[in-house]
Amino acid sequence: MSSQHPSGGYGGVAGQGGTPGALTRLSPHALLTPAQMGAADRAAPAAGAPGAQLMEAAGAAVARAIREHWPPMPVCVLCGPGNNGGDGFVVARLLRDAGWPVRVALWGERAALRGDAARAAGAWTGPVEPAAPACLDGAGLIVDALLGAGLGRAPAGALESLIQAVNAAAAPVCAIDVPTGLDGGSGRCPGAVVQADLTVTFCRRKPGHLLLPGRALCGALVCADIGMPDAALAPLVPEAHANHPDLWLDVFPWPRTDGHKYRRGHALVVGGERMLGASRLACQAAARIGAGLVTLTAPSSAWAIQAGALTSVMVEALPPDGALDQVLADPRRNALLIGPGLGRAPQGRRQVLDLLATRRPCVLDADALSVFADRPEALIDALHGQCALTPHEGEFARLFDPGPDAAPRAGDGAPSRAVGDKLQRARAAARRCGAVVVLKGADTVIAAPDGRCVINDNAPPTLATAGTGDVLAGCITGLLAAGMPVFQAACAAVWLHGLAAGRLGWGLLAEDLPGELPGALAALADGYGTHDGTHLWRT
Ligand SMILES: NC(=O)C1=CN([C@@H]2O[C@H](COP(=O)(O)OP(=O)(O)OC[C@H]3O[C@@H](n4cnc5c(N)ncnc54)[C@H](O)[C@@H]3O)[C@@H](O)[C@H]2O)[C@H](O)CC1
Ligand SMILES: [K+]
Repeated sequence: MSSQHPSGGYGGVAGQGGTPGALTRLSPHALLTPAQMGAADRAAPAAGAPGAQLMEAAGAAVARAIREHWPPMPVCVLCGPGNNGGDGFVVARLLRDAGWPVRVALWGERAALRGDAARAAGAWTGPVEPAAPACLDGAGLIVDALLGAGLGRAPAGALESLIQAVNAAAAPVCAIDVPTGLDGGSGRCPGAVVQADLTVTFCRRKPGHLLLPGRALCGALVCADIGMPDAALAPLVPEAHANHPDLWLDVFPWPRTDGHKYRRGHALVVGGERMLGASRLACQAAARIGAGLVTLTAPSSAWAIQAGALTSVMVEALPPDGALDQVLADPRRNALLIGPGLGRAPQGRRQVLDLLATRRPCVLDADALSVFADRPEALIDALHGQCALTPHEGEFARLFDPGPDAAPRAGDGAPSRAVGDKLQRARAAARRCGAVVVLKGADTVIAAPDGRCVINDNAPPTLATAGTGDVLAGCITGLLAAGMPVFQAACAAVWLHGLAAGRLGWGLLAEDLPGELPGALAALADGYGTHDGTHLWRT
């Protein structure tokens, strides 16, 4: 796909539908689901990496991470009935060979172990006792090798008691692959779950390592290369290359930062008469991230305040009826934002629909979404493929999950409720409305109507501060104005927003964020690779 943007500020991305066709190897930043990992495991032997070799490499990676994180101390390795347990036996052997005092406790029957796990258990020459809470007595470190990618249901009975004992123990915990009880695909926990201090996973991170609560349960995360052959991963490339913003920055067609201001587009922000600072924050962010020009519309009652508070952002008063005809007349105003400070008056609903009718790239945030809470269809049916919605969970639920009593929707048979984990809900909503959905949170998910979906993992807790959503909406709008396609603009903006916030540290105020964006952009380009004015490559 290559599109010469009206602002002229944009190169093209190889491949169809925005998918980077040039990528044939799985990016180191891509995520894999447990099912995809399992497929790679099954393909590995034919690609020259037998399971026993992968298990030895996995165990060695865990033992190495443990020795890097902790000094030698008594270790209790809790092994489960599958290959996660097999990894545990390898870890036990390697730590003992390094002189650590190691105790191995097996949850399940040794005779029931199969394949690589049975081989690894056979190579452990020390005693193996039945796993029970008492095994943890005296342990300075606990290794959780009970369940990994094979979690099938909520842990119950003795396993549940064991997990509770692990969490009650004073010793730190190193989890192998995923903390036992955590669903590596969704980040959810059907029941009891181990709280780890360190998690060592293999080959690629899984969505459950980034989505909450999973991310909070993993502790520090190490992703180890265990020598999975590219040939075993190659079939996963197209599907997997939708799962992480890093990847998109690898091949992003970055908007031009040189040339005439009109080459970098003109962002138009439709402000309201409430929370005047919200639309100002959005305008400042759009300007600092890359838009050549930014205009804010304001009701006449707020015009003087807004005009007095802004400098490089132009402020235009709207007529009393809030009509947008005049401010939309100039087609060079090529990226539109409505929502910050809009208010819930019915006029806002008409303004949203007027913006959407232009079919120009458009970001809908905050009140622009809430003003349709009682009639989501009116908004969903008016959206188009150049739109990005930026709901938080509450706004999302009002639009896409009207609750258990909602009448089934007519039409495409999409579920009336967006159900499932965060990835599934965001994807379903994007498919339903035909627009990009940025489902915000500490684990923001960005989903495109064609199924591409990424999880952002760099948002610091300080972003949970008033006004940061306005800044994000402005960031997306600024990148749209500069010519970036809507899905890439949403991914890049979310990533930069988190990067900027991380650079500001604690005590973050939303008004500090726009000023940090150029620094974040520079860090992104300088810290991550080369930037040739139209593309940014990550090393
Ligand atoms: N390339 C890689 O990532 C490698 C991963 N390895 C490790 O293999 C495990 C996955 O192993 P698997 O045998 O498929 O599953 P588990 O060991 O996680 O589970 C074992 C077994 O337990 C049963 N089970 C599931 N849920 C429950 C429950 N709630 N209660 C009771 N029993 C349950 C079920 O039958 C499972 O099959 C992966 O995590 C890595 O650690 C390879 O060692 C190296 C390559
Ligand atoms: K585990």
